[in-house]
Amino acid sequence: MRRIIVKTIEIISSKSIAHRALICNYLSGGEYKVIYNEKSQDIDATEKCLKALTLNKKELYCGESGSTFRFLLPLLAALGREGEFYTEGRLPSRPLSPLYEELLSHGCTLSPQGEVPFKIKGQLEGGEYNLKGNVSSQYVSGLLMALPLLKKSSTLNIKGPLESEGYVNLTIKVLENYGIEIKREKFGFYIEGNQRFIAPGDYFVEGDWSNAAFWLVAGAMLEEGIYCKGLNLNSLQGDRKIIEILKDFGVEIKLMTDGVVIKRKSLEATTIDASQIPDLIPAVALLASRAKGTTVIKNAARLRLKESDRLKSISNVLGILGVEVEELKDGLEIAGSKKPLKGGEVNSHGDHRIAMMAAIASIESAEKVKILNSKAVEKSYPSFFEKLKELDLDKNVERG
Ligand SMILES: O=C(O)C1=C[C@@H](OP(=O)(O)O)[C@@H](O)[C@H](O)C1
Ligand SMILES: C=C(OP(=O)(O)O)C(=O)O
Repeated sequence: MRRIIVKTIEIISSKSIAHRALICNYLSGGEYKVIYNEKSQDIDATEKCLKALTLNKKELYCGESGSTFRFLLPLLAALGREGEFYTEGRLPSRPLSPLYEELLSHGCTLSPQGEVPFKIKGQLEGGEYNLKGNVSSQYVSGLLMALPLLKKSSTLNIKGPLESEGYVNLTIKVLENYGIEIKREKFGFYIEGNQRFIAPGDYFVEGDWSNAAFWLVAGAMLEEGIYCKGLNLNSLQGDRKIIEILKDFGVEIKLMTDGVVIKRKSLEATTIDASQIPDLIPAVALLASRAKGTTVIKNAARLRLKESDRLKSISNVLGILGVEVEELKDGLEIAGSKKPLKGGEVNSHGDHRIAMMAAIASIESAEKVKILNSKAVEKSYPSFFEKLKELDLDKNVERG
């Protein structure tokens, strides 16, 4: 009998945790290191901005990293430092309100929204902050990292349900690792002023569940399966939810101590609420296209505010590959099929997660998938295509 060997992949470190740990480490004096196993463009942006701050420079280059920009903006304000943020691609047009208004009303002067460079000056003051819970959790995370530095204590009131809450939990956890206490209240959060960041030593960043999702979906298409190693099964990363989603589709999953093994099974359509897991949707939409029945992805309006309008770009790319997708105002309807996908020429729309979705789709396509602007993957996963090759899954992909 032929022995089937499971393909193994070592998952890269979490981008979300790395951003937070780098910022906390900087605030603790930078004596220790943050240790991660791959430097993406976004992590590089945060590192370079923090380096610029230590050198007393005010020009901060964020590239297209929303996290870098939205975390460092309130931080500069809390430190009372003047800054000029340089943002690229879609980032200048991604929203900043209501964080913008909160910074203005608490002591800062800011450039008009969308302007590059985006200038900030003034000293942020403690007090009462209000944010809507459904625009970006990055505003909440940014303020939670900045407000403990202020003299006066603050409250952060969240209006309406908090979406992407897993990311805020992650922020609170990393802050706790660096000696900062955030109190959860019914209304939101209470943040004591005058707190000090204390590094726990060198900080090891665990594996990235958001990026792992692409390999997990690949595994669900392969008879021999994939072993994704380097994942914390008890992680606070909200995108660990991919495991539950795969199970809902009927995928066979084996939990290991340091990751999961995943194998092909016949898939059934399901309904997915995207409000807490926006970054999983490109991978999940592809999986849905392989399932029997129609999958509905709901509460996904925020996907329009990422590196691309992800509801449009997913529909466009999967549509070219022969999937019946309906783009809704705040979601997607995806009619699954067992038939192989068509090949064809698709565009990443400058979006790393769309490029990765298209590359994984090629595993199930009859003809080659040519991906234009495939280097978009460098935003979060520079070694993605090398890994695809190592796994021998690159036969049907052409990069453009
Ligand atoms: O805090 C973070 O690390 C992130 C929060 C999420 O953004 P939103 O809260 O804006 O959905 C997510 O999409 C982004 O990729 C990373
Ligand atoms: C949206 C993303 O990141 P950011 O908001 O940090 O640019 C992402 O990684 O998909």
